[in-house]
Amino acid sequence: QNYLYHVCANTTFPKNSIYNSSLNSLLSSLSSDATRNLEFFNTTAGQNTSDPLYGLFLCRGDVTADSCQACVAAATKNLAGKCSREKAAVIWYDECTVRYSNESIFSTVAVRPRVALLNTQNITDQDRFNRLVNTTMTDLASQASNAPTGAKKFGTKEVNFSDFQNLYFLVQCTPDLSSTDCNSCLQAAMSRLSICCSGKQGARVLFPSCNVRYELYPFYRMVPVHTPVPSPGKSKISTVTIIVAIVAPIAVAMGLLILCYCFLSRRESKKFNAKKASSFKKSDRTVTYDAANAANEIAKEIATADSLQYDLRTIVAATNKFSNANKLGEGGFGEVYKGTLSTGDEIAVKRLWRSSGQDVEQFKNEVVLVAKLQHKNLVRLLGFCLEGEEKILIYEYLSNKSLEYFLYDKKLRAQLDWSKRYKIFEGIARGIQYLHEDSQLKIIHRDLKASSILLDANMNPKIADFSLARILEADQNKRYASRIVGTYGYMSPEYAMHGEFSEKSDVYSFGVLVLELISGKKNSHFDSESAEDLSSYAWIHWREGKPLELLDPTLRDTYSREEVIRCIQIGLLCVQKDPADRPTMSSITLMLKSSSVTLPSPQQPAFFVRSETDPIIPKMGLENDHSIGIDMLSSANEAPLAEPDAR
Ligand SMILES: Nc1ncnc2c1ncn2[C@@H]1O[C@H](COP(=O)(O)OP(=O)(O)OP(=O)(O)O)[C@@H](O)[C@H]1O
Repeated sequence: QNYLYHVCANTTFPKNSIYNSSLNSLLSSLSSDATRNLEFFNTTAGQNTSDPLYGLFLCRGDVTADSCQACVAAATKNLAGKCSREKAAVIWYDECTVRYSNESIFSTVAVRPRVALLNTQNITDQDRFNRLVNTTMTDLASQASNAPTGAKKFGTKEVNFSDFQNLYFLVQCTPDLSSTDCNSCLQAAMSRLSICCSGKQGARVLFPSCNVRYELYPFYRMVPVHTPVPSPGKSKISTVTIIVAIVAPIAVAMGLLILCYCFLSRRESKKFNAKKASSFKKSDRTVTYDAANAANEIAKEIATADSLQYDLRTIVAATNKFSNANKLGEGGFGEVYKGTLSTGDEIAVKRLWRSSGQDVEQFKNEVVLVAKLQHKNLVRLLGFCLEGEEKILIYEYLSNKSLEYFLYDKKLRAQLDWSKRYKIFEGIARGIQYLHEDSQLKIIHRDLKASSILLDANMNPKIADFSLARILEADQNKRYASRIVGTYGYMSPEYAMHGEFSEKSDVYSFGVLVLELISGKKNSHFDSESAEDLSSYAWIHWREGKPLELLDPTLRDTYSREEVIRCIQIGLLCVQKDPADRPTMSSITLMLKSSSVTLPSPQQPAFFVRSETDPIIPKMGLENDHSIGIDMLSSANEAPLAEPDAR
């Protein structure tokens, strides 16, 4: 069964509550009803209670009863594990969708949460292609939605695009929708498709109530049934599908992509990118191009892995054969060296631990995606090198090391006056906001900490390692497994204890960073008689009306009292126990930018009370748990699943 993505709503119910038993019986009833040769089924559990749950499954219109049954069984099992305490959830597989909610979901259109998956390869002759996609989809949508309510609302079509290329289309609604609702759902999906995936060789948009898809290869069972056709998962035509978040919860990279690689020296492409950047500045369009636009334009140029590939000879020469003198340090993913290219450009070379088993194409595709993420507060990924056993990532070089380096050393810390620290808060917040809300891919860092904040020559912060979990997720090397999860001391309680991460887990880590930078103390090495950790310590002083006692003495008189208090408040807001109480990253940047924004009062932080029933899971317990899902989720502004129709 080909799992695609799932979204759990962020409203949870208590353990052993009535919901719990309703959810279990709902999921098992869905699973057993799939054995009755049904393609669609909806049911309710806990009708007699105050908290009923509504659930449904929908199998792809062409799949056999056996496949449908197997898909629903896998999906319900997976949901039970992934969203066991959420009031609403949806899970998408290639061959089925399963949903439940504490609000009635029958016969209503839900277009949130939504997920778009696309093949990154562009098609040639885009205009004609887009027109063909549009007209075929529109036809199919109206045919499928015209089926009477209750009947299968499903359609597929094969259309000739060129002498040697056929396009395959599929649309489907849940049959409980009226024709009008089905059609409007499909229209909405098609318009998302044109936003996310125009000109791409394959794409799909998945809504809870309907979905649309097209590919250059057959991905559905075609009639006559006896004709053997490759199943989508086994198609010889490899495609990589990546998830593009549009404005909603989004999904994970899938499939395989055809790419022909020539091993070219990366130097040329670097020069090319540099030239590109300056040519934007020089062009007639200068007036309208700001830095962000220029970066976007450059990002567009990074279409394939070729343009990012360095050859090993270049890297060996740049790092003086990986000499010790060039070694900057070593982390959980590999050794890092400083390198100087023959152009004089300085680079940081991360020589990853020997790979085990990750698909090369997938690695390259992830690198391409991540290299496109460009923001002045993110360490830029310049490229990669894959030769023989070597697996190397190349980054821009930051000369002032990491924030951790400054935090641990009293003398260096004293160099960080208040205005520098404030600038660092702002920069980190902007960088994370970009990852969460503004970039094309929505990324949750999952491992924000002082050592992942690097500083440039002007002490501007740049977030590092925001991509490693993504790039190395599929690598079986056990050394990575322990690093892909977060770092103790910075992990939010829901992540540390239940493996649940979201933007709000990054917000939590940001809060810890803020408190560390204000106090000059490391949370993980916190030593005080009055509190067990830094946030509790900060909270105690806050509650007692003595927040300034938290202050790092090396700050002396460089600070603005008002700003410090405001930042402590922001830090405390971020480390609150309930993720929903923590602010979003965009509101944090606003709070930092404008002193006129009123801040809410913080609640007691997460780890303030430790008891037998609320233990902190030690780091060791987490080290094997690197399969905690996908690192891209919704923008914080999006409606959670429980309120999909609210807007
Ligand atoms: N782009 C860069 N420019 C300059 N120095 C860097 C760069 N990237 C990493 N370093 C330095 O290289 C060293 C190793 O970094 P790396 O990111 O591998 O490990 P870490 O962050 O210390 O640990 P972990 O991987 O466990 O999080 C650190 O001292 C870091 O500051």
